[in-house]
Amino acid sequence: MNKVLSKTAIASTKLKDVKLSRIFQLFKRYRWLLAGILGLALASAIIGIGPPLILKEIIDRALPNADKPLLWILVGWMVALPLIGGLLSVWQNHLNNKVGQSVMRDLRHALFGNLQKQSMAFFTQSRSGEVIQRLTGDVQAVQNVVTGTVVNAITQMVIVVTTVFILFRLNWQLAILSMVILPMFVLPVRKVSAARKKLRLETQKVRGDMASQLGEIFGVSGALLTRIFAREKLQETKFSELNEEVMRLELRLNLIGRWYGMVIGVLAPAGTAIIYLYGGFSVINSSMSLGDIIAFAAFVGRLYGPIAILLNLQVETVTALGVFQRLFEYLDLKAEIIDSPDAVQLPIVSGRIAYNQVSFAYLPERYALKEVSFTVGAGELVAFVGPSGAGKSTLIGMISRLYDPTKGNITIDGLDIKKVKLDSLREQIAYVTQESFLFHASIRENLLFAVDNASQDQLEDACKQAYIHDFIASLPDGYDTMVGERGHRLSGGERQRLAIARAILKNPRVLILDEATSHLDSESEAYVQAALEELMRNRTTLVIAHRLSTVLAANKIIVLEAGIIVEEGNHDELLAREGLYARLFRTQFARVAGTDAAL
Ligand SMILES: Nc1ncnc2c1ncn2[C@@H]1O[C@H](COP(=O)(O)OP(=O)(O)OP(=O)(O)O)[C@@H](O)[C@H]1O
Repeated sequence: MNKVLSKTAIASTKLKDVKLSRIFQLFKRYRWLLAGILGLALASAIIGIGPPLILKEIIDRALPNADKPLLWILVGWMVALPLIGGLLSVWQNHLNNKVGQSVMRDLRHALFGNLQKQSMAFFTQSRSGEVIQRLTGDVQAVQNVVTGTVVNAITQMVIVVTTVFILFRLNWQLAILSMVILPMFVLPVRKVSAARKKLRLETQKVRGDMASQLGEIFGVSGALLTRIFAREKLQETKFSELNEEVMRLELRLNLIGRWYGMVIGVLAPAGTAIIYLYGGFSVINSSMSLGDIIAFAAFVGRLYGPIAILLNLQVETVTALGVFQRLFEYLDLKAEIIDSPDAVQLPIVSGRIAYNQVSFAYLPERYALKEVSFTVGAGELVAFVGPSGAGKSTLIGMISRLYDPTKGNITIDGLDIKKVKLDSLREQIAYVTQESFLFHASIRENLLFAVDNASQDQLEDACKQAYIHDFIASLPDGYDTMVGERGHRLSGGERQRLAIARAILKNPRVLILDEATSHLDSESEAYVQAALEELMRNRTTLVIAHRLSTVLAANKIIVLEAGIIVEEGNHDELLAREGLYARLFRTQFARVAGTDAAL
């Protein structure tokens, strides 16, 4: 199966079931903290045994014997024990939260790290809103389970075990009776958990869809398109559908939880009632003291409460498993474009590039490039031309390993690029795309994205070479001007020149350039052209050419059609051939010749 496909097939296949042990692994780092919490939980549980016993002592000893000092002491303990218990629980709660929040931070970090490693194939086939939703919304959705479950489960189990022990010590017959009702608590758990897990998974999926939709609608390009086509109503309808669906699913999820809560809520008093019935008869027959029965009933409450919590935790955990499936799916994504184990540092190159029999298929058997071979000398300019979809972008992107060849290899200064460290390769390459992307930040920050320790002088030099400095200097905030999302506060030509300045700042040995097809006015165009000439100077340049001046200046023009090199040579040679280049020249370059002539 094609590599690119295997990575994205995840979207359609069923998610793998998550094992609880995998979730426990997330807590492994915090085992000592968990042990501390367990200690505190034990202490709290032991303290919790006190009040019912004190009650029993008051009723059975202090009151019948009119023992006032004993009453004082017992009442004193009645106040002191909850106070100590309260202090311990604040501490325990804090540690609890610390573990939970740490696990969530680790999860987000691991997800982020793994997504960073993914190749472009992943990003072209996923929606950014969905990715963000998993990293934020999904992690948030497991918060309750992650922060509370492990410790809460331990605490409640300690309470259950200690209480069962005490119950049997007090009266073993009553103790057995109090457990008769327990199976009725447990029976619905499996069904409820499974139903809630399915619903939670559905909800998170719909939330992901909603996040993607919002990202598209309110991104600058989406907002523009919506307005141009006056499709606000349609967008609203589409949004409402998902919005309603989220509400419907959340309501169902909550309702199932409530029904279950109600069943438990009814069963617990029923259990206590049985105790009072049997115990009441025993008191009437004088086979038990009043204090015994009251203390026993109080302990039974301490049994049913934690059992209900434990079962609820089980339901919540299984519900969250659905969300964990989505998180682990991203954690398990294999990064395909990574350093090979024996990768070496790429030394500063002169910039000789060779493509050797390079083929590439995005989809099985649908080759975007077929056995492409060519060489570029150091410092040379090679222009690629060809009809739309011929494979030009695919071809030039491969030099910085946005995609790896399906067959064949690419070398730079004779070294196979798959055998050098990715960072050291990409450090020496700059890629100026058609649509110059800028972050929603200041001009300075956008420039520093290329080299984070560049000085103001270096920034200004680069901007002067890119013919954008005077414009920046004329802005009220100068280099601190915010460029707006994707740089939409700047004109197309200004964005391009800023992107060129960023590339100049990087000072790469190899330049990949996808010339913008958008026609700027002749003054802007002249500036962009001049900036590009500065950028290309003394570097090996691979350019998807749309300007006449570029093809004329190129050392070599490579003509691509349907992923195959059909012609190769300089402008005059290719024109004389009267082939594809000559045709393209007449339809494409001759059209823009007017613009170039303005230079
Ligand atoms: N991410 C992708 N997944 C699947 N197919 C793709 C992907 N990107 C491009 N293609 C296909 O690969 C082929 C080559 O695309 P490419 O973008 O390299 O062409 P191009 O020559 O740069 O086109 P243009 O001049 O229109 O930008 C096209 O048929 C395109 O549909």
